[in-house]
Amino acid sequence: MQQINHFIDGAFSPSDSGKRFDKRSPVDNTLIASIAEAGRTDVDRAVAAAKRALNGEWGGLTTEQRVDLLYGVADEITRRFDDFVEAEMADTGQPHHVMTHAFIPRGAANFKVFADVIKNVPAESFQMATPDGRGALNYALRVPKGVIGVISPWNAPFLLMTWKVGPALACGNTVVVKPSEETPLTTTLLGEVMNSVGIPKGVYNVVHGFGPDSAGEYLTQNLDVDAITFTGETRTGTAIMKAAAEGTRDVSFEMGGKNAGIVFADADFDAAVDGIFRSAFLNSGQVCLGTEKVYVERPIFERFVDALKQKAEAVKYGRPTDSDSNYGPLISREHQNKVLSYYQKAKDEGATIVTGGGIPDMPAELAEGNWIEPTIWTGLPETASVVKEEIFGPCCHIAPFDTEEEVIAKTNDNQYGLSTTIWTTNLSCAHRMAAKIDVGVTWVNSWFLRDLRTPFGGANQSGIGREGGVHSLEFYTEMRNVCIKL
Ligand SMILES: NC(=O)c1ccc[n+]([C@@H]2O[C@H](COP(=O)([O-])OP(=O)(O)OC[C@H]3O[C@@H](n4cnc5c(N)ncnc54)[C@H](O)[C@@H]3O)[C@@H](O)[C@H]2O)c1
Ligand SMILES: O=C/C=C/C=C(\O)C(=O)O
Repeated sequence: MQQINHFIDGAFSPSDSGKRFDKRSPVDNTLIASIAEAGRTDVDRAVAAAKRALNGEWGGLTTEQRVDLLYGVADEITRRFDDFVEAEMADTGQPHHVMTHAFIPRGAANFKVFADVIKNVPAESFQMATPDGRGALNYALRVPKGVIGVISPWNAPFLLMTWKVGPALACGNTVVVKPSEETPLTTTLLGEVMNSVGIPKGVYNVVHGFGPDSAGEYLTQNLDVDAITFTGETRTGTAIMKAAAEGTRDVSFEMGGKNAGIVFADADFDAAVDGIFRSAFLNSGQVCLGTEKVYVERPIFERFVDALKQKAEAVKYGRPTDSDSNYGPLISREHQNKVLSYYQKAKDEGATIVTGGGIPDMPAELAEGNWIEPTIWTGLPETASVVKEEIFGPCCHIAPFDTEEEVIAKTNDNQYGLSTTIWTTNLSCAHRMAAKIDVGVTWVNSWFLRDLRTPFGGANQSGIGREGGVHSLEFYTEMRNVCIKL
Protein backbone atom coordinates (compact mmCIF):
# COMPACT_ATOMS: atom_id res chain seq x y z
CA MET A 1 0.00 0.00 0.00
CA GLN A 2 1.30 3.47 -0.96
CA GLN A 3 2.55 5.76 1.82
CA ILE A 4 1.71 9.32 0.73
CA ASN A 5 3.50 12.11 2.58
CA HIS A 6 3.58 15.88 2.48
CA PHE A 7 5.91 17.60 0.01
CA ILE A 8 7.55 20.48 1.88
CA ASP A 9 10.70 22.42 0.96
CA GLY A 10 11.54 19.94 -1.80
CA ALA A 11 11.26 16.81 0.33
CA PHE A 12 8.57 14.26 1.21
CA SER A 13 7.88 14.05 4.93
CA PRO A 14 5.28 12.61 7.30
CA SER A 15 3.35 14.77 9.75
CA ASP A 16 5.09 15.91 12.93
CA SER A 17 2.33 14.11 14.84
CA GLY A 18 2.60 10.92 12.78
CA LYS A 19 -1.17 11.17 12.09
CA ARG A 20 -2.35 9.43 8.91
CA PHE A 21 -5.64 8.65 7.20
CA ASP A 22 -6.78 6.01 4.73
CA LYS A 23 -7.43 6.42 1.03
CA ARG A 24 -9.85 3.82 -0.37
CA SER A 25 -10.62 2.98 -4.00
CA PRO A 26 -13.99 4.31 -5.19
CA VAL A 27 -14.20 1.19 -7.40
CA ASP A 28 -14.24 -1.49 -4.69
CA ASN A 29 -13.51 0.33 -1.42
CA THR A 30 -10.19 -1.47 -0.93
CA LEU A 31 -7.47 0.37 0.98
CA ILE A 32 -4.99 1.78 -1.54
CA ALA A 33 -2.92 4.34 0.35
CA SER A 34 -2.05 5.76 3.76
CA ILE A 35 -1.93 9.56 3.73
CA ALA A 36 -0.10 11.81 6.18
CA GLU A 37 -2.54 14.20 7.88
CA ALA A 38 -0.97 17.63 8.40
CA GLY A 39 -1.19 19.37 11.73
CA ARG A 40 -0.79 23.10 12.12
CA THR A 41 2.98 22.78 12.56
CA ASP A 42 3.29 20.93 9.24
CA VAL A 43 1.25 23.58 7.44
CA ASP A 44 3.26 26.37 9.05
CA ARG A 45 6.47 24.62 7.97
CA ALA A 46 5.19 24.51 4.37
CA VAL A 47 4.20 28.18 4.40
CA ALA A 48 7.58 29.16 5.85
CA ALA A 49 9.35 27.18 3.09
CA ALA A 50 7.23 28.95 0.45
CA LYS A 51 8.08 32.32 1.96
CA ARG A 52 11.82 31.53 2.03
CA ALA A 53 11.68 30.46 -1.61
CA LEU A 54 10.13 33.79 -2.59
CA ASN A 55 13.16 35.56 -1.18
CA GLY A 56 15.63 32.96 -2.45
CA GLU A 57 16.69 31.68 -5.87
CA TRP A 58 13.10 31.59 -7.23
CA GLY A 59 12.49 35.23 -6.40
CA GLY A 60 15.66 36.23 -8.20
CA LEU A 61 14.88 34.47 -11.49
CA THR A 62 14.06 36.50 -14.60
CA THR A 63 10.69 35.94 -16.24
CA GLU A 64 12.46 34.08 -19.05
CA GLN A 65 14.21 31.74 -16.60
CA ARG A 66 10.91 31.06 -14.79
CA VAL A 67 9.11 30.44 -18.07
CA ASP A 68 11.77 27.95 -19.20
CA LEU A 69 11.35 26.02 -15.94
CA LEU A 70 7.56 25.93 -16.37
CA TYR A 71 7.87 24.61 -19.92
CA GLY A 72 10.13 21.99 -18.35
CA VAL A 73 7.39 21.08 -15.88
CA ALA A 74 4.91 20.71 -18.74
CA ASP A 75 7.34 18.51 -20.68
CA GLU A 76 7.99 16.29 -17.63
CA ILE A 77 4.26 15.91 -17.00
CA THR A 78 3.92 14.84 -20.63
CA ARG A 79 6.82 12.41 -20.29
CA ARG A 80 5.17 10.91 -17.19
CA PHE A 81 1.65 11.12 -18.66
CA ASP A 82 0.85 7.48 -17.93
CA ASP A 83 1.95 7.85 -14.28
CA PHE A 84 -0.50 10.72 -13.83
CA VAL A 85 -3.26 8.76 -15.58
CA GLU A 86 -2.64 5.77 -13.30
CA ALA A 87 -2.60 7.94 -10.17
CA GLU A 88 -5.79 9.81 -11.06
CA MET A 89 -7.62 6.58 -11.98
CA ALA A 90 -6.61 5.12 -8.61
CA ASP A 91 -7.82 8.26 -6.84
CA THR A 92 -11.15 8.68 -8.66
CA GLY A 93 -12.05 5.33 -10.21
CA GLN A 94 -12.97 7.11 -13.42
CA PRO A 95 -12.45 5.44 -16.83
CA HIS A 96 -9.10 5.51 -18.58
CA HIS A 97 -10.46 7.50 -21.55
CA VAL A 98 -11.84 10.22 -19.24
CA MET A 99 -8.33 10.66 -17.84
CA THR A 100 -6.48 10.50 -21.15
CA HIS A 101 -8.91 12.64 -23.15
CA ALA A 102 -10.50 15.06 -20.69
CA PHE A 103 -8.50 15.63 -17.54
CA ILE A 104 -4.79 14.71 -17.53
CA PRO A 105 -3.81 16.53 -20.78
CA ARG A 106 -4.79 19.77 -19.05
CA GLY A 107 -1.92 19.34 -16.58
CA ALA A 108 0.78 20.24 -19.10
CA ALA A 109 -1.54 22.70 -20.86
CA ASN A 110 -2.16 24.61 -17.64
CA PHE A 111 1.57 25.29 -17.25
CA LYS A 112 2.20 26.10 -20.92
CA VAL A 113 -0.64 28.58 -21.34
CA PHE A 114 0.47 30.70 -18.40
CA ALA A 115 4.15 30.51 -19.31
CA ASP A 116 3.05 31.93 -22.68
CA VAL A 117 0.93 34.62 -21.02
CA ILE A 118 3.56 35.91 -18.61
CA LYS A 119 6.21 35.90 -21.37
CA ASN A 120 4.09 38.10 -23.63
CA VAL A 121 2.08 40.35 -21.33
CA PRO A 122 2.90 44.01 -22.12
CA ALA A 123 3.90 46.55 -19.48
CA GLU A 124 1.71 49.63 -19.00
CA SER A 125 2.93 53.25 -19.03
CA PHE A 126 1.41 56.73 -19.32
CA GLN A 127 3.06 60.04 -20.15
CA MET A 128 1.42 62.97 -18.38
CA ALA A 129 1.56 66.75 -18.73
CA THR A 130 2.65 68.84 -15.75
CA PRO A 131 2.18 72.59 -15.04
CA ASP A 132 5.90 73.25 -15.58
CA GLY A 133 5.61 71.74 -19.07
CA ARG A 134 8.29 69.13 -18.43
CA GLY A 135 5.84 66.30 -17.95
CA ALA A 136 6.06 63.01 -16.06
CA LEU A 137 6.28 59.35 -16.98
CA ASN A 138 4.21 56.65 -15.27
CA TYR A 139 4.89 52.95 -15.62
CA ALA A 140 3.45 49.93 -13.82
CA LEU A 141 5.53 47.09 -12.40
CA ARG A 142 3.85 43.70 -12.19
CA VAL A 143 5.04 41.77 -9.14
CA PRO A 144 4.02 38.41 -7.58
CA LYS A 145 1.54 38.48 -4.71
CA GLY A 146 3.67 36.15 -2.58
CA VAL A 147 2.66 32.83 -0.99
CA ILE A 148 -0.56 31.50 -2.54
CA GLY A 149 -2.72 29.01 -0.64
CA VAL A 150 -4.25 26.58 -3.15
CA ILE A 151 -7.21 24.46 -2.00
CA SER A 152 -8.54 22.04 -4.59
CA PRO A 153 -11.44 19.56 -4.92
CA TRP A 154 -11.65 15.84 -5.77
CA ASN A 155 -13.62 15.76 -8.99
CA ALA A 156 -10.86 16.67 -11.47
CA PRO A 157 -7.98 16.94 -9.03
CA PHE A 158 -4.99 17.30 -11.37
CA LEU A 159 -6.73 19.63 -13.85
CA LEU A 160 -8.13 21.88 -11.14
CA MET A 161 -4.96 22.03 -9.04
CA THR A 162 -2.67 22.82 -12.00
CA TRP A 163 -5.22 25.40 -13.22
CA LYS A 164 -4.13 27.34 -10.13
CA VAL A 165 -0.50 26.33 -9.66
CA GLY A 166 0.35 27.10 -13.32
CA PRO A 167 -0.50 30.81 -13.22
CA ALA A 168 0.66 31.19 -9.63
CA LEU A 169 4.19 30.02 -10.48
CA ALA A 170 4.21 31.77 -13.88
CA CYS A 171 3.64 35.05 -12.03
CA GLY A 172 6.54 34.36 -9.66
CA ASN A 173 4.57 33.29 -6.59
CA THR A 174 5.16 30.22 -4.46
CA VAL A 175 2.39 27.85 -3.42
CA VAL A 176 1.18 25.61 -0.64
CA VAL A 177 -1.39 23.20 -2.06
CA LYS A 178 -3.99 21.36 0.01
CA PRO A 179 -5.59 18.79 -2.29
CA SER A 180 -8.84 17.09 -1.39
CA GLU A 181 -8.52 14.32 1.19
CA GLU A 182 -10.27 12.12 -1.37
CA THR A 183 -7.65 12.58 -4.10
CA PRO A 184 -4.07 13.11 -2.89
CA LEU A 185 -2.10 11.18 -5.52
CA THR A 186 -1.51 13.41 -8.56
CA THR A 187 -0.84 16.53 -6.50
CA THR A 188 1.82 14.54 -4.63
CA LEU A 189 3.28 13.10 -7.84
CA LEU A 190 3.74 16.65 -9.16
CA GLY A 191 6.28 17.16 -6.36
CA GLU A 192 8.52 14.57 -8.01
CA VAL A 193 8.20 16.49 -11.28
CA MET A 194 9.13 19.78 -9.61
CA ASN A 195 12.30 18.28 -8.19
CA SER A 196 13.31 16.56 -11.42
CA VAL A 197 12.84 19.77 -13.43
CA GLY A 198 14.85 21.83 -10.94
CA ILE A 199 12.13 24.05 -9.54
CA PRO A 200 13.82 25.46 -6.40
CA LYS A 201 12.75 23.82 -3.16
CA GLY A 202 9.92 25.57 -1.34
CA VAL A 203 8.29 26.89 -4.53
CA TYR A 204 5.76 24.04 -4.67
CA ASN A 205 4.59 22.52 -1.39
CA VAL A 206 1.80 20.01 -0.67
CA VAL A 207 0.11 19.35 2.66
CA HIS A 208 -2.54 16.67 3.06
CA GLY A 209 -5.56 16.62 5.31
CA PHE A 210 -9.15 17.68 5.63
CA GLY A 211 -10.91 21.02 5.78
CA PRO A 212 -12.25 22.25 9.13
CA ASP A 213 -9.86 21.77 12.09
CA SER A 214 -7.33 20.30 9.69
CA ALA A 215 -4.85 21.25 6.97
CA GLY A 216 -7.30 23.29 4.91
CA GLU A 217 -8.33 25.53 7.76
CA TYR A 218 -4.76 25.79 9.12
CA LEU A 219 -3.60 26.97 5.70
CA THR A 220 -6.24 29.70 5.45
CA GLN A 221 -5.46 30.82 9.01
CA ASN A 222 -1.72 31.24 8.40
CA LEU A 223 -1.24 34.99 7.89
CA ASP A 224 1.93 34.43 5.85
CA VAL A 225 -0.38 33.14 3.09
CA ASP A 226 -0.87 36.25 0.96
CA ALA A 227 -3.88 35.09 -1.09
CA ILE A 228 -6.12 32.01 -1.33
CA THR A 229 -7.45 30.34 -4.45
CA PHE A 230 -10.13 27.71 -3.88
CA THR A 231 -12.31 25.40 -5.89
CA GLY A 232 -15.07 23.54 -4.16
CA GLU A 233 -18.51 23.86 -2.63
CA THR A 234 -20.00 27.29 -2.19
CA ARG A 235 -20.49 26.81 1.55
CA THR A 236 -16.80 25.95 1.90
CA GLY A 237 -15.96 29.13 0.04
CA THR A 238 -17.91 31.09 2.61
CA ALA A 239 -15.84 29.57 5.42
CA ILE A 240 -12.59 30.26 3.57
CA MET A 241 -13.61 33.84 2.85
CA LYS A 242 -14.19 34.42 6.55
CA ALA A 243 -10.69 33.11 7.29
CA ALA A 244 -9.22 35.25 4.49
CA ALA A 245 -10.75 38.35 6.02
CA GLU A 246 -8.17 38.04 8.81
CA GLY A 247 -5.18 39.81 7.30
CA THR A 248 -7.33 41.10 4.41
CA ARG A 249 -6.17 38.41 1.98
CA ASP A 250 -7.52 38.24 -1.58
CA VAL A 251 -9.52 35.21 -2.73
CA SER A 252 -10.28 33.58 -6.07
CA PHE A 253 -13.19 31.09 -5.92
CA GLU A 254 -14.54 28.52 -8.38
CA MET A 255 -17.60 27.02 -6.72
CA GLY A 256 -20.87 25.15 -7.21
CA GLY A 257 -23.31 25.30 -10.07
CA LYS A 258 -26.78 24.20 -11.18
CA ASN A 259 -26.25 24.36 -14.89
CA ALA A 260 -28.92 24.17 -17.60
CA GLY A 261 -28.81 22.43 -20.95
CA ILE A 262 -31.19 24.03 -23.48
CA VAL A 263 -32.18 22.15 -26.64
CA PHE A 264 -34.18 23.88 -29.37
CA ALA A 265 -36.28 21.93 -31.89
CA ASP A 266 -33.99 23.16 -34.68
CA ALA A 267 -30.87 21.66 -33.07
CA ASP A 268 -28.78 18.94 -34.67
CA PHE A 269 -30.68 16.26 -32.75
CA ASP A 270 -27.97 13.59 -32.48
CA ALA A 271 -25.33 16.19 -31.58
CA ALA A 272 -27.60 17.61 -28.90
CA VAL A 273 -28.30 14.18 -27.41
CA ASP A 274 -24.57 13.38 -27.37
CA GLY A 275 -23.72 16.79 -25.92
CA ILE A 276 -26.29 16.69 -23.16
CA PHE A 277 -25.37 13.06 -22.37
CA ARG A 278 -21.69 14.06 -21.93
CA SER A 279 -22.58 17.13 -19.89
CA ALA A 280 -24.87 15.16 -17.57
CA PHE A 281 -22.93 11.93 -17.13
CA LEU A 282 -19.19 12.53 -17.79
CA ASN A 283 -17.13 11.66 -14.71
CA SER A 284 -20.34 10.15 -13.26
CA GLY A 285 -21.85 13.65 -13.18
CA GLN A 286 -19.10 14.93 -10.89
CA VAL A 287 -18.30 18.01 -12.96
CA CYS A 288 -19.12 21.50 -11.71
CA LEU A 289 -19.93 22.54 -15.29
CA GLY A 290 -22.24 19.54 -15.70
CA THR A 291 -25.90 19.71 -16.69
CA GLU A 292 -28.45 18.76 -14.02
CA LYS A 293 -31.49 20.47 -15.56
CA VAL A 294 -32.38 20.11 -19.22
CA TYR A 295 -34.97 22.14 -21.09
CA VAL A 296 -36.14 20.79 -24.48
CA GLU A 297 -38.39 22.66 -26.88
CA ARG A 298 -41.79 20.92 -26.74
CA PRO A 299 -42.01 19.53 -30.31
CA ILE A 300 -38.99 17.25 -29.71
CA PHE A 301 -39.38 16.71 -25.96
CA GLU A 302 -40.60 13.09 -25.93
CA ARG A 303 -38.17 12.04 -28.67
CA PHE A 304 -35.27 13.68 -26.83
CA VAL A 305 -36.13 12.08 -23.46
CA ASP A 306 -36.24 8.65 -25.08
CA ALA A 307 -32.94 9.17 -26.90
CA LEU A 308 -31.15 10.31 -23.71
CA LYS A 309 -32.70 7.38 -21.80
CA GLN A 310 -31.26 4.93 -24.31
CA LYS A 311 -27.75 6.38 -23.98
CA ALA A 312 -27.93 6.43 -20.18
CA GLU A 313 -29.01 2.78 -20.11
CA ALA A 314 -26.12 1.79 -22.37
CA VAL A 315 -23.29 2.84 -20.01
CA LYS A 316 -20.75 0.16 -19.14
CA TYR A 317 -19.82 0.06 -15.46
CA GLY A 318 -16.36 -1.25 -14.63
CA ARG A 319 -12.83 -0.70 -13.47
CA PRO A 320 -11.02 2.27 -15.08
CA THR A 321 -8.86 0.02 -17.22
CA ASP A 322 -11.58 -2.46 -18.24
CA SER A 323 -11.54 -2.23 -22.03
CA ASP A 324 -15.29 -1.66 -22.35
CA SER A 325 -15.81 0.42 -19.21
CA ASN A 326 -17.03 3.96 -19.87
CA TYR A 327 -18.64 4.79 -16.55
CA GLY A 328 -17.09 4.93 -13.08
CA PRO A 329 -18.23 5.16 -9.45
CA LEU A 330 -18.76 8.22 -7.27
CA ILE A 331 -15.77 9.40 -5.25
CA SER A 332 -16.88 8.19 -1.85
CA ARG A 333 -19.58 6.36 0.10
CA GLU A 334 -20.51 9.71 1.66
CA HIS A 335 -21.05 11.30 -1.75
CA GLN A 336 -22.93 8.23 -2.97
CA ASN A 337 -25.31 8.59 -0.02
CA LYS A 338 -25.73 12.31 -0.75
CA VAL A 339 -26.68 11.64 -4.38
CA LEU A 340 -28.96 8.74 -3.36
CA SER A 341 -30.73 11.11 -0.94
CA TYR A 342 -31.59 13.30 -3.93
CA TYR A 343 -32.81 10.24 -5.81
CA GLN A 344 -35.18 9.63 -2.89
CA LYS A 345 -36.24 13.30 -2.80
CA ALA A 346 -37.15 13.11 -6.48
CA LYS A 347 -39.32 10.06 -5.79
CA ASP A 348 -40.93 11.76 -2.78
CA GLU A 349 -41.66 14.86 -4.86
CA GLY A 350 -43.45 12.77 -7.47
CA ALA A 351 -40.93 12.65 -10.31
CA THR A 352 -41.40 10.36 -13.27
CA ILE A 353 -38.25 8.22 -13.16
CA VAL A 354 -37.39 7.78 -16.82
CA THR A 355 -34.38 5.63 -15.98
CA GLY A 356 -32.11 4.84 -13.03
CA GLY A 357 -32.83 6.00 -9.50
CA GLY A 358 -30.73 3.52 -7.56
CA ILE A 359 -27.62 1.35 -7.31
CA PRO A 360 -26.79 -1.02 -10.17
CA ASP A 361 -26.24 -4.74 -9.67
CA MET A 362 -22.46 -5.10 -9.74
CA PRO A 363 -20.25 -8.20 -9.83
CA ALA A 364 -19.15 -9.34 -6.38
CA GLU A 365 -15.62 -7.93 -6.67
CA LEU A 366 -17.02 -4.43 -7.34
CA ALA A 367 -20.08 -4.56 -5.10
CA GLU A 368 -18.38 -2.49 -2.37
CA GLY A 369 -17.66 0.39 -4.78
CA ASN A 370 -19.63 3.66 -4.79
CA TRP A 371 -21.69 2.74 -7.86
CA ILE A 372 -24.87 4.56 -8.83
CA GLU A 373 -27.21 4.50 -11.80
CA PRO A 374 -27.32 7.38 -14.26
CA THR A 375 -30.77 8.83 -13.67
CA ILE A 376 -33.25 10.93 -15.63
CA TRP A 377 -36.41 12.50 -14.23
CA THR A 378 -39.33 14.39 -15.76
CA GLY A 379 -42.55 15.82 -14.43
CA LEU A 380 -41.28 17.95 -11.54
CA PRO A 381 -41.95 21.65 -10.96
CA GLU A 382 -39.11 24.21 -11.04
CA THR A 383 -39.37 24.37 -7.23
CA ALA A 384 -38.35 20.71 -6.77
CA SER A 385 -35.12 20.06 -4.85
CA VAL A 386 -33.47 18.20 -7.73
CA VAL A 387 -34.22 21.14 -10.04
CA LYS A 388 -32.94 23.82 -7.64
CA GLU A 389 -30.03 22.30 -5.70
CA GLU A 390 -26.61 21.13 -6.90
CA ILE A 391 -26.47 17.32 -6.65
CA PHE A 392 -23.08 16.73 -8.29
CA GLY A 393 -24.08 13.29 -9.56
CA PRO A 394 -25.13 11.46 -12.76
CA CYS A 395 -28.67 12.77 -12.94
CA CYS A 396 -30.77 15.38 -14.66
CA HIS A 397 -34.35 16.60 -14.81
CA ILE A 398 -35.80 17.25 -18.26
CA ALA A 399 -38.68 19.67 -18.84
CA PRO A 400 -40.31 21.01 -22.03
CA PHE A 401 -40.36 24.72 -22.91
CA ASP A 402 -42.17 26.82 -25.48
CA THR A 403 -40.46 30.23 -25.66
CA GLU A 404 -36.99 31.77 -25.29
CA GLU A 405 -38.26 34.05 -22.53
CA GLU A 406 -39.61 31.08 -20.55
CA VAL A 407 -36.43 29.03 -20.75
CA ILE A 408 -34.17 32.00 -19.93
CA ALA A 409 -36.22 32.71 -16.80
CA LYS A 410 -36.06 29.05 -15.71
CA THR A 411 -32.31 28.83 -16.45
CA ASN A 412 -31.54 31.93 -14.40
CA ASP A 413 -33.80 30.97 -11.52
CA ASN A 414 -31.15 29.69 -9.07
CA GLN A 415 -28.45 30.92 -6.69
CA TYR A 416 -25.62 29.90 -8.97
CA GLY A 417 -24.28 31.14 -12.30
CA LEU A 418 -21.56 28.85 -13.59
CA SER A 419 -22.33 27.55 -17.10
CA THR A 420 -24.97 26.72 -19.72
CA THR A 421 -24.98 24.64 -22.89
CA ILE A 422 -27.34 25.67 -25.70
CA TRP A 423 -28.11 23.52 -28.74
CA THR A 424 -29.63 25.28 -31.78
CA THR A 425 -28.80 25.87 -35.44
CA ASN A 426 -30.30 29.36 -35.18
CA LEU A 427 -27.23 31.36 -34.14
CA SER A 428 -29.19 34.61 -33.83
CA CYS A 429 -31.18 32.85 -31.11
CA ALA A 430 -27.95 31.53 -29.56
CA HIS A 431 -26.42 35.00 -29.34
CA ARG A 432 -29.66 36.43 -27.89
CA MET A 433 -29.84 33.68 -25.29
CA ALA A 434 -26.17 33.86 -24.28
CA ALA A 435 -26.48 37.59 -23.65
CA LYS A 436 -29.36 37.05 -21.23
CA ILE A 437 -28.25 33.97 -19.28
CA ASP A 438 -26.49 34.94 -16.04
CA VAL A 439 -23.52 32.55 -16.03
CA GLY A 440 -19.74 32.72 -16.38
CA VAL A 441 -19.55 30.56 -19.52
CA THR A 442 -22.11 29.64 -22.18
CA TRP A 443 -21.36 26.92 -24.73
CA VAL A 444 -23.32 26.81 -27.99
CA ASN A 445 -23.50 23.46 -29.80
CA SER A 446 -20.67 22.32 -27.51
CA TRP A 447 -19.83 21.66 -23.87
CA PHE A 448 -16.60 21.86 -21.86
CA LEU A 449 -14.75 23.12 -24.95
CA ARG A 450 -12.01 25.17 -23.37
CA ASP A 451 -9.76 27.94 -24.71
CA LEU A 452 -7.50 28.56 -21.71
CA ARG A 453 -6.98 32.20 -22.68
CA THR A 454 -10.64 33.05 -22.00
CA PRO A 455 -12.04 34.37 -18.70
CA PHE A 456 -13.32 31.36 -16.71
CA GLY A 457 -15.37 31.58 -13.55
CA GLY A 458 -18.81 31.77 -12.04
CA ALA A 459 -21.37 34.47 -11.36
CA ASN A 460 -23.43 34.78 -8.17
CA GLN A 461 -22.78 31.86 -5.76
CA SER A 462 -20.62 30.07 -8.34
CA GLY A 463 -17.46 32.03 -7.78
CA ILE A 464 -15.40 35.15 -7.25
CA GLY A 465 -13.04 36.35 -9.96
CA ARG A 466 -12.04 34.99 -13.34
CA GLU A 467 -9.05 32.79 -14.15
CA GLY A 468 -7.68 32.08 -17.60
CA GLY A 469 -5.21 33.83 -19.90
CA VAL A 470 -4.39 37.37 -18.84
CA HIS A 471 -7.37 37.33 -16.47
CA SER A 472 -5.38 35.18 -14.03
CA LEU A 473 -2.83 37.98 -13.69
CA GLU A 474 -5.41 40.04 -11.84
CA PHE A 475 -5.33 37.60 -8.93
CA TYR A 476 -1.76 36.27 -9.04
CA THR A 477 0.07 39.61 -9.31
CA GLU A 478 0.07 43.07 -7.79
CA MET A 479 0.65 46.22 -9.86
CA ARG A 480 2.96 48.98 -8.57
CA ASN A 481 2.82 52.35 -10.34
CA VAL A 482 6.00 54.43 -10.62
CA CYS A 483 5.68 58.13 -11.51
CA ILE A 484 8.86 59.95 -12.59
CA LYS A 485 8.91 63.74 -12.88
CA LEU A 486 10.86 64.63 -16.03
N1 LIG B 1 -16.52 26.09 -10.25
C1 LIG B 1 -15.63 25.15 -10.51
O1 LIG B 1 -14.75 25.31 -11.40
C2 LIG B 1 -15.66 23.88 -9.71
C3 LIG B 1 -14.82 22.84 -10.11
C4 LIG B 1 -14.87 21.63 -9.40
C5 LIG B 1 -15.70 21.47 -8.30
N2 LIG B 1 -16.49 22.51 -7.93
C6 LIG B 1 -17.39 22.34 -6.81
O2 LIG B 1 -16.73 21.61 -5.75
C7 LIG B 1 -17.68 20.79 -5.07
C8 LIG B 1 -17.17 19.35 -5.01
O3 LIG B 1 -15.84 19.34 -4.56
P1 LIG B 1 -15.51 19.04 -3.01
O4 LIG B 1 -16.54 18.13 -2.44
O5 LIG B 1 -14.07 18.68 -2.90
O6 LIG B 1 -15.72 20.47 -2.34
P2 LIG B 1 -15.43 20.84 -0.82
O7 LIG B 1 -15.77 22.25 -0.70
O8 LIG B 1 -16.03 19.86 0.11
O9 LIG B 1 -13.83 20.67 -0.66
C9 LIG B 1 -12.95 21.34 -1.52
C10 LIG B 1 -11.62 21.50 -0.82
O10 LIG B 1 -11.79 22.38 0.28
C11 LIG B 1 -11.25 21.81 1.47
N3 LIG B 1 -12.00 22.36 2.60
C12 LIG B 1 -13.21 21.98 3.06
N4 LIG B 1 -13.60 22.76 4.09
C13 LIG B 1 -12.59 23.68 4.28
C14 LIG B 1 -12.37 24.77 5.20
N5 LIG B 1 -13.26 25.09 6.13
N6 LIG B 1 -11.21 25.48 5.10
C15 LIG B 1 -10.29 25.16 4.16
N7 LIG B 1 -10.42 24.14 3.28
C16 LIG B 1 -11.57 23.42 3.33
C17 LIG B 1 -11.43 20.32 1.24
O11 LIG B 1 -10.59 19.58 2.08
C18 LIG B 1 -11.06 20.20 -0.23
O12 LIG B 1 -9.66 20.17 -0.38
C19 LIG B 1 -18.97 20.91 -5.84
O13 LIG B 1 -19.80 21.85 -5.20
C20 LIG B 1 -18.54 21.46 -7.19
O14 LIG B 1 -19.55 22.22 -7.82
C21 LIG B 1 -16.50 23.71 -8.61
O1 LIG C 1 -15.63 20.26 -12.42
C1 LIG C 1 -15.32 21.38 -12.81
C2 LIG C 1 -14.44 21.65 -13.88
C3 LIG C 1 -13.82 22.84 -13.97
C4 LIG C 1 -13.02 23.08 -15.12
C5 LIG C 1 -12.09 24.08 -15.16
O2 LIG C 1 -11.80 24.82 -14.09
C6 LIG C 1 -11.35 24.37 -16.39
O3 LIG C 1 -11.66 23.79 -17.46
O4 LIG C 1 -10.40 25.19 -16.30
